[in-house]
Amino acid sequence: MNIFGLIDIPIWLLLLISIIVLIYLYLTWNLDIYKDTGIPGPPPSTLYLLKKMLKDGLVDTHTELIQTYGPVVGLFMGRIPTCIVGDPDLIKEICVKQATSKFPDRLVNSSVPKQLENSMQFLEGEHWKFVRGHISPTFSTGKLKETVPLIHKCCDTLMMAIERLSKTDENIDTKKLFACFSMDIIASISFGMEIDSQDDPNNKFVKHANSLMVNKKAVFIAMVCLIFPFMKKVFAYFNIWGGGNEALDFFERATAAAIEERIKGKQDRKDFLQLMINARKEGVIDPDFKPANPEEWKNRGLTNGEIYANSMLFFVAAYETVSLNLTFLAYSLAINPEIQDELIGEIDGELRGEKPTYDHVFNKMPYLDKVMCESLRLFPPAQLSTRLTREDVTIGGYKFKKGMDIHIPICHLQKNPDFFPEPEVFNPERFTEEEKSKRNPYTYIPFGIGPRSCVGMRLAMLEARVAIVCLLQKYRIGTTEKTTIPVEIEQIGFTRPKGILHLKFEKRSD
Ligand code: HEM
Repeated sequence: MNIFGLIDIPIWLLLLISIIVLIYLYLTWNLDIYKDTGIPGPPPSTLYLLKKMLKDGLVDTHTELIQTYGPVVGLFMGRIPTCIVGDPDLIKEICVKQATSKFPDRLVNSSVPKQLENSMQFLEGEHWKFVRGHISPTFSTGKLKETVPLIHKCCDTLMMAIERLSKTDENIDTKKLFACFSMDIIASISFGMEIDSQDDPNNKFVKHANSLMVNKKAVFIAMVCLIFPFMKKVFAYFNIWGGGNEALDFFERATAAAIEERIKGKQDRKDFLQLMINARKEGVIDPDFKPANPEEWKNRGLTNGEIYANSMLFFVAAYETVSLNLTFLAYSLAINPEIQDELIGEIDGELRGEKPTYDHVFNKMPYLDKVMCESLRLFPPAQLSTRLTREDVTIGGYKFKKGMDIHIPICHLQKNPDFFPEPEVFNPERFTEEEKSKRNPYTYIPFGIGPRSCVGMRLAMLEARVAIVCLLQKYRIGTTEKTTIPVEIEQIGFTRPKGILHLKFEKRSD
């Protein structure tokens, strides 16, 4: 192409230059969003935070930024304006006081497969409220008590696995051990399937489930979507997302078949699938039903699609979190034998060999409660929680603009020496009533906080408590020459041990 008769530029070059200019404009046009907001931060850049988090890890990045700029820091995750908020009083405002009006949802920043769109994690507004309202009662104390026999069954499988593994090698891959336990529980209480993933790793459920876990493909897709948010729709259109579609089909078919069996009354189990089926009323079962008037939401029950999506979500939300909680708890007890002895003393004194019940683990073992709280403080499985700003709002002198993503740095808060002196020390005595009353409660939020906090919190605590009590009734946990002390943690994603965490489980003779 000839421009003003001066230079001759080939069309392809002109197109290339135009594309580069357009991408540059797309990536930079909102970089001045923090102007006049009172929110400090490093010079605005699309890639700064992503690069820093990949290099230094999430928690160190949060800590460094908060130390440098103060409790509220404004940056960009790709093209998304992202504020890190590390002040407990502001967290209370965002997640609790102004949650419903200004920060009701999370930003979905990656492609979501169609089958999971109806899960609580991704739903927004009235639809989220409706689904959460139907599902929350399935986690009531009464309903949870009914799941205890199912948890005990999985604990029996866990004990058999420990017995078998300890015979050949004292070094047990603790993360794998508890991952299998967690998988068995979810299969049982969420999908109504009894499996033994310790002994049968080729089981279809186990194989498909593993292909859904966060992997490099998921991280890559999330990065692309953060830098080019419109790609979310492109990926969704072509059904490209972080996990395997074959696995989704498998779980969809399995849940649909189980629902049909239950409705025909062929099976009656005290599991979450049954509770969700029971929680739906007769009436409209149209998967696309989205009335304009919120009142109309009340006139229907959960659809099969909603039950399916949330069973899957329970799986994704519960599998790794619970297994990591147990892994780090076992590690903490192994390197603190005097704490383990005190816990064993409480367990033996209270249970005298009986199986633990819901009441035992929540109401009758104060030391167990303190140990569990401390393990979730030092090793919170989720390092971060997020909220999307729905409308402009000024809080504590900071102006949060519509569309800003708020990052609540759970791990940074719980390891902040201002709130928890000597944060790296495992000390259950931080959770006496007296110590708790001295602290701002918004400094300890392993399950998030407010209306969008973890719906499965009580179930997670029940599973982990029953499992550790059953385990310590039979075994003492110890370190071996292969145990890395202190444990190394992976930098990004969940709080996971780097590599294999070896521990030994010795049969108690006392
Ligand atoms: C130790 C185990 C667990 C930990 C540490 C954990 C932590 C969390 C955190 C930090 C959030 C975000 C909360 C927020 O944004 O304020 C969350 C959300 C959620 N969790 Fe958990 N979780 C655990 C186990 C479970 C289990 C067992 C289930 C269900 C079976 C579950 C289901 C969910 C769901 C559905 C959400 C989304 C809630 C919503 O958006 O309404 N979690 N969890």
